[in-house]
Amino acid sequence: MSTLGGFSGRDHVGGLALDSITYVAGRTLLDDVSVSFPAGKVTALSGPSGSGKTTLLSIAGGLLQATSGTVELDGSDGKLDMWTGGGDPRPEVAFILQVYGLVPILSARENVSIALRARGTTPADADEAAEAALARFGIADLGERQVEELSGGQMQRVACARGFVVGADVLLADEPTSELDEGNRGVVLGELREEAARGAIVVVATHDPAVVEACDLHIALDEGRVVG
Ligand SMILES: Nc1ncnc2c1ncn2[C@@H]1O[C@H](COP(=O)(O)OP(=O)(O)OP(=O)(O)O)[C@@H](O)[C@H]1O
Repeated sequence: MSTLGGFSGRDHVGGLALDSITYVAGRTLLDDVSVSFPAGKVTALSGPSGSGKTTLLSIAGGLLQATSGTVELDGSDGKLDMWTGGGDPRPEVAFILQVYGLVPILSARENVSIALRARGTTPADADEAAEAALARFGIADLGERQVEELSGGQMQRVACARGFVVGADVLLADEPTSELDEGNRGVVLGELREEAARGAIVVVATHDPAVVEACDLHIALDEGRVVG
């Protein structure tokens, strides 16, 4: 049984290693990128707009297949290739997407709950966990509201709750604080640190120097290459 969220079946994860990743879509968007994201740490992935952060996170989590290179999750029972062949992320991975990816006509609670229901949790347990996850981000009172009625910052916190509720081994967060005030940014950063403290691999793509400062490790991208 996993010591993490229970969706991996692994005793522990060591890290996520990307080796010689190149991604070509018309032009080269990532060029020979080798990085590793260790468990138990929050790693910031920074870089100007268009530098390749979202593309790299998508490849790291198995949403996109690299043109060449490998992505492996290191666990107690060996290495796991992150590309499953379908473009679906593995259940070990939770994403917080830059564009949120919420279902507008569902409630905030339902949007969080479906992340667990999709992994086999019963509806009642998933709803209970969803309410607790919304509370972590100070929006317990918005659980019944349809997402299309929420503000941008409130939607972003629902997206965070959906990413965090899974208790995944790997949490990949794309600009998770871009719409938030300082107080709520601090809440999200605290929760990211909590996820790392329980042994998860946590990666945060960000433009925000304050977010970079709050992370344990920092990788900088520019024009599809690692520059720092
Ligand atoms: N499917 C695609 N086909 C062609 N080009 C793409 C595709 N997806 C992204 N790009 C381009 O790849 C580059 C990197 O995009 P990406 O979204 O990874 O950058 P980013 O660093 O996350 O940017 P931002 O900070 O603005 O979100 C950009 O120039 C973008 O226009």
